[in-house]
Amino acid sequence: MDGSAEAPAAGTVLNALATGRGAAFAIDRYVRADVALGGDSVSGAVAGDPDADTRLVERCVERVLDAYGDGVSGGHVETESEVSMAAGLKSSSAAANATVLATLDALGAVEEVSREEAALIGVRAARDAGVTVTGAYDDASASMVGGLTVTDNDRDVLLARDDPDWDVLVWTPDERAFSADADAERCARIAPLAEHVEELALAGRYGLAMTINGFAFCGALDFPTDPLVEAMPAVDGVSLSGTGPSYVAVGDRADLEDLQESWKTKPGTTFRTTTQHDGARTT
Ligand SMILES: Nc1ncnc2c1ncn2[C@@H]1O[C@H](COP(=O)(O)OP(=O)(O)OP(=O)(O)O)[C@@H](O)[C@H]1O
Ligand SMILES: O=C(O)C1=C[C@@H](O)[C@@H](O)[C@H](O)C1
Repeated sequence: MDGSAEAPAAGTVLNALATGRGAAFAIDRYVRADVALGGDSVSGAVAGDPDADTRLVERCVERVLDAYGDGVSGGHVETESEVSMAAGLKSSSAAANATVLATLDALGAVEEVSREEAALIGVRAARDAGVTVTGAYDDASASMVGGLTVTDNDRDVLLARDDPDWDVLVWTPDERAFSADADAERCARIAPLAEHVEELALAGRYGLAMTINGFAFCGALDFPTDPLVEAMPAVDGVSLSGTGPSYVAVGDRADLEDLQESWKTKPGTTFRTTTQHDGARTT
């Protein structure tokens, strides 16, 4: 009883830590999960990172087995990721989505479960594992269904979905920032700005929305605004992604190539990609 799936990482338009409402877009970089069912207990591993915390993906397997396992109670999950953990690129949501789908695939039950419900299993597992502040349904839904989603994470409701076709540039500095460690109280102070970003996003003005989000959350979470100021004249939108430390810019491909030359001189890594439209899939 084996199953496998992959789910895209994502970038941020609106961070939900201020108001509980967030927006994210899927990018063409993936976390893959391979699940082998059997035995009495659930275990997990992350390829290339023997010390990684595997509680989130183990909890995803357990939740799927509890709901759809029909007596199967054990298994092993291994993830492999094209994006770094704790980089702000939603690797936890992508890992959860890939694991939920891979477990359903191993049970032959993928068709029994809607994409929305599959994403919500991962959100509940993330809350169980304590790796999220709001549940991050914005990140989970963008990764599960692809495109750009706006959500209310307090109620786990999808408010809007769109399918923008963007070139994307990412800069990931060398440091790491786990979302669960972010200062949510400081984020709550900038709620009026987050409400404005939400209005812009719901009106389809994503570029301006994400740039205002970037300045607001760099202020609240104490990340530098220089990368935003540097990028602004050339791009449609630029923001801190999630709780950092990565920055994401969207816009014209040639302009992003120029910006990459400049972001490349900073410590860390850069890559160019595109928005992803189809979401998570079994493989
Ligand atoms: N590729 C992965 N495989 C397995 N578990 C993962 C993976 N990525 C993240 N996780 C789990 O999620 C936890 C939280 O991860 P993290 O804070 O890095 O989330 P993130 O989604 O990368 O960050 P952000 O929310 O800022 O985008 C990790 O401690 C780990 O338990
Ligand atoms: O843990 C969380 O609740 C979140 C983390 C970040 O990715 C945010 O971008 C997201 O909106 C919510």
